[in-house]
Amino acid sequence: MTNEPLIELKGVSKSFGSNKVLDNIDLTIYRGEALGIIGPSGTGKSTILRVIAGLLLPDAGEIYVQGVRRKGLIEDGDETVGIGMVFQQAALFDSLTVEENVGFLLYQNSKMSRSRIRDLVHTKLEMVGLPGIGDLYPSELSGGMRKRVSFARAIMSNPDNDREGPEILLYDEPTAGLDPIASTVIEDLIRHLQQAQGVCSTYAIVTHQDSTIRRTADRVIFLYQGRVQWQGTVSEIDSTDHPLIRQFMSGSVQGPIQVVG
Ligand SMILES: Nc1ncnc2c1ncn2[C@@H]1O[C@H](COP(=O)(O)OP(=O)(O)OP(=O)(O)O)[C@@H](O)[C@H]1O
Repeated sequence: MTNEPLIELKGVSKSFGSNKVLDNIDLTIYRGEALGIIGPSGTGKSTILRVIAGLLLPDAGEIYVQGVRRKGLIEDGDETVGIGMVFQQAALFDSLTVEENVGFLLYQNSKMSRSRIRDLVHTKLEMVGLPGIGDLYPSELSGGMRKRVSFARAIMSNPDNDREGPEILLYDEPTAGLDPIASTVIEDLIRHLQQAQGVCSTYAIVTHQDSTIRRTADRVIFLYQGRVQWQGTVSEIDSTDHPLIRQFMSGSVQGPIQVVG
C-alpha cells in the first residue's frame, strides 16, 4: 500500500426517502490498499460501494478520484481511473455463453473483431483459473465458477483505451453462499489479482464472512448507522475492545447493535 489517495469521500451522505443510509462519511482508499468494509445487514455497505463505483450519486459530499473531483456518474465517461465492480450476484446473462458474458461490453461498445475479443476473454478467463470454458453457459457452472466468471468480466477492459484493466476493483460479498473451500479459492484469487501486474492492485471488499475479512483485507472499516464507527488492521479486530466490533465478531444478540427483525 502507498500513502497516495486513489479515492476520497468527503462528507458523503445518501438517503433513500427518510432512511439516511450514509451520514457524512469521510473515507480514503489508498493506492495498493485492500480495504474491507464490514457492518450489520442493511447498514449501507453496498450503497457505499455503489457510490465509490460512480453508479449512485450521493445527496451531499464530494468524491475525488486521484485528486480530481468527480462530477457525475461513471457512465458520463470522464473517469481517470478504471473501476470494476463484482456484484453480490454473479449477474451473468443465462442466454449468453461465458465468452459472450465476459466480453459483453466490448461486443456491445467497440468495433473490435470477434477473434480479438475472444483472445482477450481467454486471457481474463486464464487469470481467474478457468481457461477453456468460454463456450459453456452459466447454467453449466457451479456457483463458485460463476463468481470467477464475474471477476473475469469485471477485469475486462478495452486495450485501445490504454488500460490493461481496472485499477480498483469493488467486490460486494464475493464469497456469499459459497462453501468454505470454494470461498478459499475466491479469496486466493482476489489476492492473486491484486498481485497480477497492471490489474486492480487496489480493492475494497464488502463481506460478512470471517475468513474473507481475515484473508482479503489489510485495513477494515466498520459501518453502522450511516457512519464509519471503527477502523483498524485485520489483527486489531481481535485485540480491540470496541463494543461494536466485539459484538459483531462474536455474533451476539446482546450489545449496542440493534437486532432488526
Ligand atoms: N435503491 C434503493 N431504494 C431504497 N432503499 C434502498 C435502496 N438501496 C438500498 N436501500 C436501503 O438502504 C439500506 C442499506 O442498504 P445496503 O444494501 O447498502 O446495505 P448492506 O449493508 O449492503 O446490507 P446487506 O449486508 O444486507 O447486503 C437498506 O435499508 C436498504 O433497504
